[in-house]
Amino acid sequence: MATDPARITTPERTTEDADAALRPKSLDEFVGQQAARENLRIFVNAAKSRGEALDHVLFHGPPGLGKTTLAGILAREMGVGFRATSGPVIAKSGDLAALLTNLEDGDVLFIDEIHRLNPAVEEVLYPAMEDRALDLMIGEGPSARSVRIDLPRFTLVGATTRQGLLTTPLRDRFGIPVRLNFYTVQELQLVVGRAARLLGLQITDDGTAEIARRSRGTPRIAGRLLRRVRDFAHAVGADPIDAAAADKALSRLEIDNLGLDAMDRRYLNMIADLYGGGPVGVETLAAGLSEPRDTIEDVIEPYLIQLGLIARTARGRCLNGRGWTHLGLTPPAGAQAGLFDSGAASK
Ligand SMILES: Nc1ncnc2c1ncn2[C@@H]1O[C@H](COP(=O)(O)OP(=O)(O)OP(=O)(O)O)[C@@H](O)[C@H]1O
Ligand SMILES: [Mg+2]
Repeated sequence: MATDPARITTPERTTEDADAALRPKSLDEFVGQQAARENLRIFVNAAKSRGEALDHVLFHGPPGLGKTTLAGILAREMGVGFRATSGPVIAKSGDLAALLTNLEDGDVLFIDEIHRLNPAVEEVLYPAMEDRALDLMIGEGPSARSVRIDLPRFTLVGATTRQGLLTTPLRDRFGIPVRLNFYTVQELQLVVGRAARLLGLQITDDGTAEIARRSRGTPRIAGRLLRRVRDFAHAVGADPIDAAAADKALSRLEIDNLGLDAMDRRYLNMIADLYGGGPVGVETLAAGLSEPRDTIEDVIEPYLIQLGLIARTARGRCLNGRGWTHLGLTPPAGAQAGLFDSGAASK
């Protein structure tokens, strides 16, 4: 997905993200996602006590919430090897066959962006996941025959930003689907505090709170904002980093009090100014913003929906009352907007 690399609040990975350094290494160290974490612990313990490989796991949810991190943690908790690849990288079915036959007993094979596997490769995955076997064609033409090769026991861990893009046969072969949700501000405070410790930074509680509030519910963004705030604080000699220093830095980066950046506001303003609050189709918005539709749907919208600023409806996107207020505008009388506020109000 192509996203403006300059966008500091993009939840997608950028090259400067020191993800590896800040990655929690065990389920205990992993903050938040309590339900998912507790379930995974139960499944890991059960598999270990039976001496079996863990059932296949599918992580889905917006970028930067910890899918890759959890995949690594699962391998470590199971005490097995970890191999990582990604959907678009596996070009031919032979590539996948090579990966699978090289696994050791019990290994975790992690396939990121698994919704982008090519269909021929996906076919190889079905018997591999279900029967731990590989069906290979030997020879060509009338003399061709299929040979079945047994595979070591392994756990496939898949990650995707959109479960809806997975084919049904693939989705059905994951015994443990896990949805990751945006983090609460309290959870992100723990993430920021932990990252500050690892980076050797002094930061006050209200400093961590300020960064947590403006991190779009996403640990990756929290880590990135902390590093930017550190740079600003360093420049003005703010030590420890407090809320005022954090606020100053984040405001200079044009991140507002809800954690929205210039791109989010352009999106909201477009619906408000050009389409009277909607409904407006996602293709129209994508064209207007010069962003791919995927980026709008996977990266920009989920958090705006979570905040109750917009709603996705069958007829298009609508600005909710909260969306208008956040832009400092009054919803026009009779606007569609009000219709969709009931769900958001309970958040
Ligand atoms: N629960 C958590 N506690 C602390 N740090 C976390 C947590 N979850 C994620 N992080 C940090 O956030 C960053 C991004 O996490 P990760 O790479 O696992 O996200 P992802 O869901 O795989 O993203 P993508 O969809 O872009 O692949 C990492 O630096 C990781 O250390
Ligand atoms: Mg990842």
